[in-house]
Amino acid sequence: MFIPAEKDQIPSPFENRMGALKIPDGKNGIFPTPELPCPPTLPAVCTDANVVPEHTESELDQLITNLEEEIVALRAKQKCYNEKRRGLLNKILDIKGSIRVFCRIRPFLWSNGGRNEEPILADSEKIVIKSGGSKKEFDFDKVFCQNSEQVRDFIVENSVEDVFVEVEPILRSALDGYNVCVLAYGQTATGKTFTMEGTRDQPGIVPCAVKELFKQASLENSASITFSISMLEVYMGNLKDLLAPRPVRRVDAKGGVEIEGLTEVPISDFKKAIWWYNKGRRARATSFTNVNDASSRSHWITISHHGEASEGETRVSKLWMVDLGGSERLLKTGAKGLTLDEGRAINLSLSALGDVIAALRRRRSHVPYRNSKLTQILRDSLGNGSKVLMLVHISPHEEDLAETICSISFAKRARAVESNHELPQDIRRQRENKILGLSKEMREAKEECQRIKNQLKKAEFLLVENKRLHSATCKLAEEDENTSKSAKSYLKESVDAPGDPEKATRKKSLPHFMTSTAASRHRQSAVDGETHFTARLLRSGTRTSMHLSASQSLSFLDSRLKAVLRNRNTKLNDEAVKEVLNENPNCNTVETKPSSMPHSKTVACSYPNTRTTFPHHRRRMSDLI
Ligand SMILES: Nc1ncnc2c1ncn2[C@@H]1O[C@H](COP(=O)(O)OP(=O)(O)OP(=O)(O)O)[C@@H](O)[C@H]1O
Repeated sequence: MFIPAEKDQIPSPFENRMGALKIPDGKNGIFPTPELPCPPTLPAVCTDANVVPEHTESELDQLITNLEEEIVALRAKQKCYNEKRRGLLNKILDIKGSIRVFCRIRPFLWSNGGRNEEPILADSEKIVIKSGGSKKEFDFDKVFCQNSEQVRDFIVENSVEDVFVEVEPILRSALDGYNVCVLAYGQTATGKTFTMEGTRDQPGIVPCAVKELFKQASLENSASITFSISMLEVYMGNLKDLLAPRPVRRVDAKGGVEIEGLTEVPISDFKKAIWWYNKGRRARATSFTNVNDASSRSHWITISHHGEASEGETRVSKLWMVDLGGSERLLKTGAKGLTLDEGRAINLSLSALGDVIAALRRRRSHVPYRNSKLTQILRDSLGNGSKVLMLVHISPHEEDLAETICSISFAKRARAVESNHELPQDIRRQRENKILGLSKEMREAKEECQRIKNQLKKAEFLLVENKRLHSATCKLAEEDENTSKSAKSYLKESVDAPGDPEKATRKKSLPHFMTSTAASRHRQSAVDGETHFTARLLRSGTRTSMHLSASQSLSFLDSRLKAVLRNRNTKLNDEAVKEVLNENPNCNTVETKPSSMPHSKTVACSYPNTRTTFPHHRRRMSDLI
């Protein structure tokens, strides 16, 4: 790319009056392209209107070709680093385990009778439950204690774990083409909805994930990435499509969950995604239990990511975010009738999920997906290469201990098959070091991707600018050619006219080349001050009209085009005059009167910084008439 790497390399004619080159993002500086040295002959095209770069058509051609080549190379480099980062993340997640189980402890609620003795002690990866004089320990991949925050923005000083920061890497996998499932479960009123949805001030995983997906997709700089959203509610084994114009229940002929044909809405940005998400939320049903005023039923959101796998092939991956209804033992919640049945169904589903996870981990030939609606729906997000994140929610209250132990036991079963905590200390340490090394490499690859993205943006901007300038230059060259032809034939006729060339001139109407061009008309209407000056010149008669046509071209609004035109007109008109003089020996007899105009007149135009000088040859042309 023909962009100087250091400021002092910029050739002086391209510096503006402030002494600095302006770059497209508005900052003063230069584009950093250290690995591509700037050829001395072709300086960068400056996009500042006050700077007057002068390039020939072939130089511009060369610039465009080089920029196009550089864009192709940068894209290839970006793809390469993206793949590297993707591979590293996958390695990290594989070491950590593709099924991860986190535990979140809800803070004390005053509605639950305030604070009593705390039965649960939390560590970063462990909780200890004190019950009847005994202590039981449970390990997790991560424990979020009562004062944990939802997202980093809301972390106050000395605050502890941030939920979203731990969820984020697994979301990244969804963009990398893996199916991902984030599943919140636990007793009623333990904060599942709070974690998944959050509040206006403390957004939960769903809004943060959607935001992050769009952010990450924009970093990929790929137009081929698109997203769509579907939402459903599962109640008593029936599936309700929450985004259908009228929510519909979907049950197949055998009573199984009919997930095919679920409404899938394309979402182009975060705002649209949230609009649809809120629409789905409103269509959801909640019911009152003894424990929670607005107890929600199991609801599921899936964001499908459509990305390019290889040339022309589309890869679809799904991110499921599931908020399972309360999984408590049912007497306590006062659940009756349908609510009671639904509670039972959720517990059965969790148990079936445990069986599926165990079968997958032990690489059994038969995986019992069909045993529950939950595992049927999540089938494609639980198998090979998928990532699962389970968020167990527990209450801090002593009277909820039985429920808490029940929820934790299920989590223990899910992660028991392959747990880091059961490994010897030295192997664990080795794994941790490996993760640290990979994380560092991944961070570097990510930074490199960002750097390439910035370079690409600038190169693409320059390409558009250069193409624009190139087409304008071609257009002007064409106009110049026409003008030159007209000048030749007009001068020829004038010189051929016997005796009195002035008389011959008067007889003729204004020749074509003296009339204003589209560009000069545009300039004329835009520059009021010059219109004044032009009008004065017009009044002074045909002879001055020659000056007028020259000055009109010179004060063309775009200073870059003006520069090109100035060069070309100088060359062409000089050549035209010389050619005519050579062709017609009579022309030597033509009286070359000194013009009434001064030899050099400076015209102030609408740009305060730009003053244009009438070139000498124009007067010579007018003197010929
Ligand atoms: N981490 C937390 N910080 C502050 N408040 C919380 C937290 N977790 C839960 N709450 C509050 O506890 C109450 C119950 O939470 P929520 O409705 O999210 O529970 P739930 O598990 O989704 O219940 P259900 O299963 O009945 O739908 C809400 O008022 C919520 O604001």
